[in-house]
Amino acid sequence: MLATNSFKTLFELLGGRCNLKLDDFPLNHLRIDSRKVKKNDVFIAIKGHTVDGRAFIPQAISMGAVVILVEASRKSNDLKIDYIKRENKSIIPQISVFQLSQRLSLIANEFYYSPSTKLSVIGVTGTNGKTTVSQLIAQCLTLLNEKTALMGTIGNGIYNELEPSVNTTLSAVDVQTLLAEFVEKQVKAVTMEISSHGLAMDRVKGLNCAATVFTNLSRDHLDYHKTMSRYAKAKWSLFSPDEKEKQVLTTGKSIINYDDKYGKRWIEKLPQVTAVSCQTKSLRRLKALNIPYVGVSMIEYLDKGAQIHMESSWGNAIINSRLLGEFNVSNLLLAIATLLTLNYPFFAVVNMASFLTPICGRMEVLHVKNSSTVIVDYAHTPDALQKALQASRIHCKGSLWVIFGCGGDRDTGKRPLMAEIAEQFADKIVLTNDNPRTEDEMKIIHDIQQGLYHTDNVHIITNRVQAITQTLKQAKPNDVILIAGKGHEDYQIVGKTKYHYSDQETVKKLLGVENQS
Ligand SMILES: CC(=O)N[C@H]1[C@@H](OP(=O)(O)OP(=O)(O)OC[C@H]2O[C@@H](n3ccc(=O)[nH]c3=O)[C@H](O)[C@@H]2O)O[C@H](CO)[C@@H](O)[C@@H]1O[C@H](C)C(=O)N[C@@H](C)C(=O)N[C@H](CCC(=O)O)C(=O)O
Ligand SMILES: Nc1ncnc2c1ncn2[C@@H]1O[C@H](COP(=O)(O)OP(=O)(O)OP(=O)(O)O)[C@@H](O)[C@H]1O
Ligand SMILES: N[C@H](CCC[C@H](N)C(=O)O)C(=O)O
Ligand SMILES: [Mg+2]
Repeated sequence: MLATNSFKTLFELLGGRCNLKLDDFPLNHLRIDSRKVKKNDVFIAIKGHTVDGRAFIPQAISMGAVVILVEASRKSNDLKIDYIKRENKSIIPQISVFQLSQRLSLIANEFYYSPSTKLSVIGVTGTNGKTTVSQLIAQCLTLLNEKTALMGTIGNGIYNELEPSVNTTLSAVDVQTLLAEFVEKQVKAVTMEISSHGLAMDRVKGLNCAATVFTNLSRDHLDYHKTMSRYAKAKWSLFSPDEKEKQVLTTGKSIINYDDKYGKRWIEKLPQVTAVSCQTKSLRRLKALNIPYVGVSMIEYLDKGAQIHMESSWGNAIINSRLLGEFNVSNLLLAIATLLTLNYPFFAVVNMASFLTPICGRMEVLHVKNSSTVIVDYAHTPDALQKALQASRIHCKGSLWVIFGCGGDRDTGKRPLMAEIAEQFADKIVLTNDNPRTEDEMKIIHDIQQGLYHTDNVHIITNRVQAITQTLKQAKPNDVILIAGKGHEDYQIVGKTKYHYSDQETVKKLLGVENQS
């Protein structure tokens, strides 16, 4: 596939028309990170939030880059070519491209021959539940024997063969490179988490989606978006049919959570939409909406999941879900609704739904006889913490403990709000470190404490292993301990260093179990 790419085709897709002075030559991959450059690659040097990528041009050339793209300072410099002469007399063309960062996703899409048009891409956005919904869809499709890949927080790659990822949504270039790799590997469907950062930073502009899914919107990331309305606008840009607002090439059919206040509004504005609700009281409204819907007539919460009486435009079914909590009923229904909207057969989908297993680090229960029950969960927003605590309460006959902290260098405003939630929904609170990053750990704890009215049932143990160890020692067999915030993460970031650390491993060691989940 890539053998057909060359300097001339790249120049043309950038909009170049003139006769080039250079003979044509083959190109391999587009790269935005000099450390990943290989022979015959194109290095794209962009100015980032921390460093200027242009500083790495010499490194990229020494690693094998044969073309460089840089941001043009003004429109008149678009497609200006400078020639970098190397000691061995070879010449490397450096092309200036106007609005390079914004156009990068579209450029990469064309360079890789529009890979998303050859796949069924399902884009999932929302504050909480993206990983869960995209993993559930991928799990179900894999059970239905469709080769499926994933891109998201837990990793990227074919389902069950994920490579860890730094970001939830990859860079504009890496998204398209990976999609092209999936096409080569004959993948049929890709479920992809699309973060608000990904949307706001133009990482997905060149994407054709078969379906787009919205889970919910609540407070997070205001360090970046500043206001909820700007945050909502970023999310809406995945669905908007308006050419001026929209952030992807094709939105496809949208599957929207009707239980969310933003979702409810957006449903009215969308031409091709399926509405989803896990509130029994919404069922009549859903039917009256006159659009495809997936709802429920009854839910029974059980020790190991929930029995869901689902009603939908496609038919009714009873699903025995293995996932804990009301929010996971919502996630599961969104996954089912997406597959039904994409015309997968009703009986196959609802039958498989009962076999779907919990996602790593999301409401993951660890329990041994005569010890308290531990739940490891990734709740790191006020809404998620509330939902995870409410779900944990159902399984708690004694006291409900919560151990949590907040990530450093991230939205500070959510810290006291998470404390308020913890105080309202848990009996005992242990404040500890999440990923402090470059912030002072005690400053983060202090910010969290601002949301507490009482301090009697609150312990502060900054070392996370110690916090878990002490809590497990004190808790009684009927108690439940929710350890929130890190879920699947197998690291802790302190300063700029990433240390190996895992809540799951810590708990298993303390409980004396190796591979129980
Ligand atoms: C603030 C932010 O979002 N930064 C993202 C951005 O980095 P940047 O462009 O600013 O990079 P930079 O470090 O200044 O470097 C500039 C350029 O030099 C290049 N470089 C750098 C070093 C080198 O040796 N060689 C080299 O070529 C870099 O590849 C880059 O192209 O683009 C990078 C590539 O896409 C991202 O990895 C990086 O995410 C950082 C790590 C991050 O923490 N982002 C968070 C805020 C984020 O994006 N989170 C969201 C959502 C989370 C959620 O799910 O809730 C996500 O999608 O992950
Ligand atoms: N539908 C939901 N509504 C509210 N909270 C949820 C929902 N789904 C999951 N959660 C909570 O949010 C946590 C993170 O879930 P998940 O990883 O699926 O979300 P995400 O959107 O991918 O998060 P991130 O933005 O960090 O990647 C879960 O561990 C749970 O506590
Ligand atoms: N995707 C989320 C992950 C947060 C997880 C938490 N452990 C933290 O480090 O804050 C974010 O970037 O905000
Ligand atoms: Mg995620």
